[in-house]
Amino acid sequence: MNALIVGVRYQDMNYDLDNSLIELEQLCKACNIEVTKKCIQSLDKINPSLYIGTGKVQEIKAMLNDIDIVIFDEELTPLQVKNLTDSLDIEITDRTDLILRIFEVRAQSKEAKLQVEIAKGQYLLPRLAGMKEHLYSQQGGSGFRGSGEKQIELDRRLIANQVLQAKKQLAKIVKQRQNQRKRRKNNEMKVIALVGYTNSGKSTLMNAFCINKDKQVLQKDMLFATLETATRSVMINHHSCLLTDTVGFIERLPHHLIQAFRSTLEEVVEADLLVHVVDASNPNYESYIKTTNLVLEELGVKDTPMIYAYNKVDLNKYGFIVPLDPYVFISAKERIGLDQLEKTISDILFKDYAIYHLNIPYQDGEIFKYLHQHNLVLEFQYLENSIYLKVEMHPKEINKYSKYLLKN
Ligand SMILES: Nc1nc2c(ncn2[C@@H]2O[C@H](COP(=O)(O)OP(=O)(O)OP(=O)(O)O)[C@@H](O)[C@H]2O)c(=O)[nH]1
Ligand SMILES: [Mg+2]
Repeated sequence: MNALIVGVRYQDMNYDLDNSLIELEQLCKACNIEVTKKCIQSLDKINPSLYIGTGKVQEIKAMLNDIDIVIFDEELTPLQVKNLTDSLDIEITDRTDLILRIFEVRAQSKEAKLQVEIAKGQYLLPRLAGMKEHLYSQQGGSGFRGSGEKQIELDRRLIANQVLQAKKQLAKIVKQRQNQRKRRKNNEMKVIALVGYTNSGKSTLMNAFCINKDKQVLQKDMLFATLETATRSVMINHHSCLLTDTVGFIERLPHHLIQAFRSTLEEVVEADLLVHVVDASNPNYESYIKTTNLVLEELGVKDTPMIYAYNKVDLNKYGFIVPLDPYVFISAKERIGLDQLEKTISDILFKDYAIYHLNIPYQDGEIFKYLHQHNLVLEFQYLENSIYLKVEMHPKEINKYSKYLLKN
């Protein structure tokens, strides 16, 4: 499938067009669409009815031989889609739609599938009316049959109903996850979430920290390799913690998707610490950091401590980086700087922790067992009537064991 991509440079735009068009090409590639033509226009502001200027529409019309689809680099309004389709008589789509298509193909779990279904339905509903009948039936990918305005209206209702049902099912799954998380919280295990722009190396870092080779997550050079959050238990400076890998962010992530993926990203909202993975070989890293932080803000993440992990230093292209504090330079792939990262995580998560010495009589052995299982014990020694323990924990926690406490 051959595509012509269209971008507009206008005042007040908050992203870099050239970079964004490169990324759009990568998104196309992920959808098996080849970009064969490109069209850029400079405007004072976006044309509300056609996105581009009227003259440009004519210019594009003359470029359409051997083109199957015209893709705009920003989300078009339903009105723009309708008018452009009327004028160009070809399939018109946009950045958001591509991202949704990728998510649709990659979604594996029930939850991810429901989330994508909701986001796609919400995106599609207001746009259905503007679709031309013959183009509409050509786009059979969405599982619609037949054509005609009546059919479109029927499908509109069908999709609205599907969205509703999907939302209900999702709510159930979300509830289960919340319960799971509550259980974890009771376990007092610290949760670390990996966040960052798509393709920055989050999954690779997760795998580097995860000793159990059966539990490796997919790491791949493609946008949106990860759509599911995966949580693994890892040891951080002899503390057992949970590490969560998350879906990557992208500039102008479609709003519906953020909404739909909110439940998946709740893990991020509730994490004790965020490791923000940055591809330090990418000259656009600063804008990627901004994008990630904006999405985090939108999710309601405010006071969670964050470490910047500038990744891929093995490529030796990180000389231009001006790091934000606190930071670590790493290579997840070549395992460079991981000890330093672990130490930085530990210093933040366990900064109030202190060392205590306990003497636990044998009849209270289950307490020793509990502390041992939770990896709180640094050293122990069997004595005649008791077990001596050197433990590390939060001062609040030690109160529970005050009667066993030895003077330091
Ligand atoms: N050279 C180099 N490549 C790396 C490093 N870390 C990750 N990569 C590569 O970068 C690509 C993306 O890695 P992933 O770990 O899948 O990235 P991600 O952040 O999980 O991406 P999404 O799941 O799409 O958000 C893969 O091809 C990795 O092999 C690194 O330290 N050095
Ligand atoms: Mg990933």
